Amino acid sequence: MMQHRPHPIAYPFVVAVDGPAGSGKSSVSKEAARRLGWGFLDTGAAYRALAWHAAASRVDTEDAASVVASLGSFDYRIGTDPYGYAVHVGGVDVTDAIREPSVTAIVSAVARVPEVRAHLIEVFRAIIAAEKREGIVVEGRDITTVVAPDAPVRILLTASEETRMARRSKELVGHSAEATGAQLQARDRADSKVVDFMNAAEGVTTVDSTDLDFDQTVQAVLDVIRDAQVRAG
Ligand SMILES: Nc1ncnc2c1ncn2[C@@H]1O[C@H](COP(=O)(O)OP(=O)(O)OP(=O)(O)O)[C@@H](O)[C@H]1O
Ligand SMILES: Nc1ccn([C@@H]2O[C@H](COP(=O)(O)O)[C@@H](O)[C@H]2O)c(=O)n1
Repeated sequence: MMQHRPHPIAYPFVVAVDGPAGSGKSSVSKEAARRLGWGFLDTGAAYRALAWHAAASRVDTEDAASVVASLGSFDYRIGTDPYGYAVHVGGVDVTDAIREPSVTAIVSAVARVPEVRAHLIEVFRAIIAAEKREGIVVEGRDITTVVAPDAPVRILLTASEETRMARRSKELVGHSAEATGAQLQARDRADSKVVDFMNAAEGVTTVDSTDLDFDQTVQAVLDVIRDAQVRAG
């Protein structure tokens, strides 16, 4: 009789990218994925979408138990096509809404709840495992250390606080540079109580974009990936 062996699960080549707010994780990772023809996963979008969902459901986001309860009705969808980035909650397109400063202001409170993190980490791992392209670039705060600590490429993308504040305030037209900078600092302070994304963990390569333009930063990330692929044969 023929023996049936289980098929090994074929995981994509995972590039894990972490870093502080405004360091370029999302824009640089998306562009790197486009150039490689790989998938792209923005994990911060899930925390933002949950914060949006909780606020839309009139949940007090400072109350951890209420936030955990809101996970029950959190129908979250995100694709990994770097050309078709869109975020949906319960069929509503929230791609732009989750970038509003009102959501940014409450997202850290939602992200610090352990049950929320445990739930979303499983969601991220399932999305990564389901990726059909050869590789996927996954960005966030704890990808190199918690979500995918075994990824063959792990990068800490950073830039000076001054540079990150300037880049973010250029993006947010109609908001004062002071308020935008203060929000970025406050968020990093709150988030770094939960995860260390300021210091590279062992085996993680730092890419500092303070003195690099956007294209040079994408190239620096692609160079780290190519070196790892060469080493892996
Ligand atoms: N090397 C660079 N030179 C100039 N601008 C850059 C560079 N890298 C990123 N940017 C710009 O900086 C801004 C912030 O980048 P992005 O939104 O990708 O950061 P992020 O790390 O994902 O931020 P957050 O964690 O707050 O979502 C964007 O406008 C992006 O185009
Ligand atoms: N892996 C992650 C990613 C994000 N967060 C939290 O979500 C917030 C929004 O992230 P952005 O990258 O979209 O700015 C961020 O401030 C963290 O609170 C996280 O905890 N872990």
